Amino acid sequence: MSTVGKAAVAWEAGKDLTIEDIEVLPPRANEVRIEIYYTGVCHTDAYTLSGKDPEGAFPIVLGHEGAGIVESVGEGVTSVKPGDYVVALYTPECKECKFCKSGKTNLCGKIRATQGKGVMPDGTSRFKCKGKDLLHFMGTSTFSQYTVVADISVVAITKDAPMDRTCLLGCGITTGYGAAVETAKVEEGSTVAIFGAGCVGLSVVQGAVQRKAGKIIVVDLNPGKKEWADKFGATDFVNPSDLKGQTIQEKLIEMTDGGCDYTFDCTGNVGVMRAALEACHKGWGQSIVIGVAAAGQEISTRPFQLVTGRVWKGCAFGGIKGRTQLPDLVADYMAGKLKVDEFITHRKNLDGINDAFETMKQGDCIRCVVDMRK
Ligand SMILES: NC(=O)c1ccc[n+]([C@@H]2O[C@H](COP(=O)([O-])OP(=O)(O)OC[C@H]3O[C@@H](n4cnc5c(N)ncnc54)[C@H](O)[C@@H]3O)[C@@H](O)[C@H]2O)c1
Ligand SMILES: N[C@@H](CCC(=O)N[C@@H](CSCO)C(=O)NCC(=O)O)C(=O)O
Ligand SMILES: [Zn+2]
Ligand SMILES: [Zn+2]
Repeated sequence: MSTVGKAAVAWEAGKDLTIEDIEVLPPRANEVRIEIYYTGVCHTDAYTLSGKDPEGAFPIVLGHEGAGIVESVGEGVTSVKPGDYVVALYTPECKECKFCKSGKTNLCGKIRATQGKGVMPDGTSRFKCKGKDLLHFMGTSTFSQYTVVADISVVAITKDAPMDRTCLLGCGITTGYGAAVETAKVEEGSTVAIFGAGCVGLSVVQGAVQRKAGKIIVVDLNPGKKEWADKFGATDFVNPSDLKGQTIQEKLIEMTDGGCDYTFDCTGNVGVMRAALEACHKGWGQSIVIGVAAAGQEISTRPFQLVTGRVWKGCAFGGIKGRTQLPDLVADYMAGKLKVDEFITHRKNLDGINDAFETMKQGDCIRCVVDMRK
């Protein structure tokens, strides 16, 4: 049976979302209908809403950082059942495709093509409003009280974990933490620089601290981020605007006796990506691109930077395999080993979701969590 719930609908690029009653069709084979309780708002939602995402199409139900309870499942679903507490996964894990079996990546190829087109794996939508089909987003669409996802795009977690916090493990925190511990595999004593101290960058800091990095340098243009960097365990903070006659890469090379072992772009700015690569140590330094740059933007550097051993790489969702690894991250959170609560600076109700987007643009917002049931 279809169900009706409220959703924040993006009808057009660059316009506010509007709260609508939408019809959410029942899950088909290998699909799961989730009642979303809480969702974070991520910069990638704003990026797609802005119209700059080449994959963005409208009307659409955005949102990809959500937690909720399974309401019903379609035929053939065995991995979750009604009543399970879950986190939606924009990076699915089928465990059987070439990508999943490679042991080299967390990217799964099974439903990527349809996910990018905003439809379910059978090519159709489960959302209807005012006689129109609405598109799905990143295989999750968490800005809806009810959403339908593929069964490979959801993971059950312990019912003891508070969903108003675990929702953030659906993107920002896992992305940064995973980039440090899973993708870069930062080693004890190593030197790390993180460009951009938002939710993602501070999560990289958290991962670097967990890996016992020796020097953890946060680079941010916002002086207010020094306090945040300190709170998460960074050892140094540099504001590029304070540098006189020196580039940020020169400053970092000076601070680290020749360059960093690992650098991370958590800004989405292609100029920063270049600086991050060039701040790496000759011979082995690795720079991890995490930030999402707008369509048409390209990165560049002298190829000599790579010839002399620096490595440029990137990751989505931190390189974390959601169905396999997220329950362990939740366990770490519950055991007090992973910070999550500390990232929440703002809360809104569903009818205030446009304020959440505005809040996110302000320098004092790390993450805003939206209560989908109010
Ligand atoms: N690859 C992935 O899987 C993935 C997942 C989540 C988010 N993202 C992307 O990661 C990026 C960061 O996300 P966030 O939520 O932490 O963003 P945020 O806006 O909260 O944080 C970005 C920080 O970068 C700083 N900054 C901006 N320009 C800078 C510059 N030139 N030099 C130094 N600092 C600068 C800002 O002051 C801010 O503190 C976004 O582009 C987002 O879309 C990627
Ligand atoms: N659709 C955009 C790309 C956006 C992008 O890079 N998304 C990241 C996650 S950002 C989460 O906040 C991602 O998962 N990328 C891998 C993938 O999409 O398969 C564009 O086309 O530019
Ligand atoms: Zn995100
Ligand atoms: Zn797969």
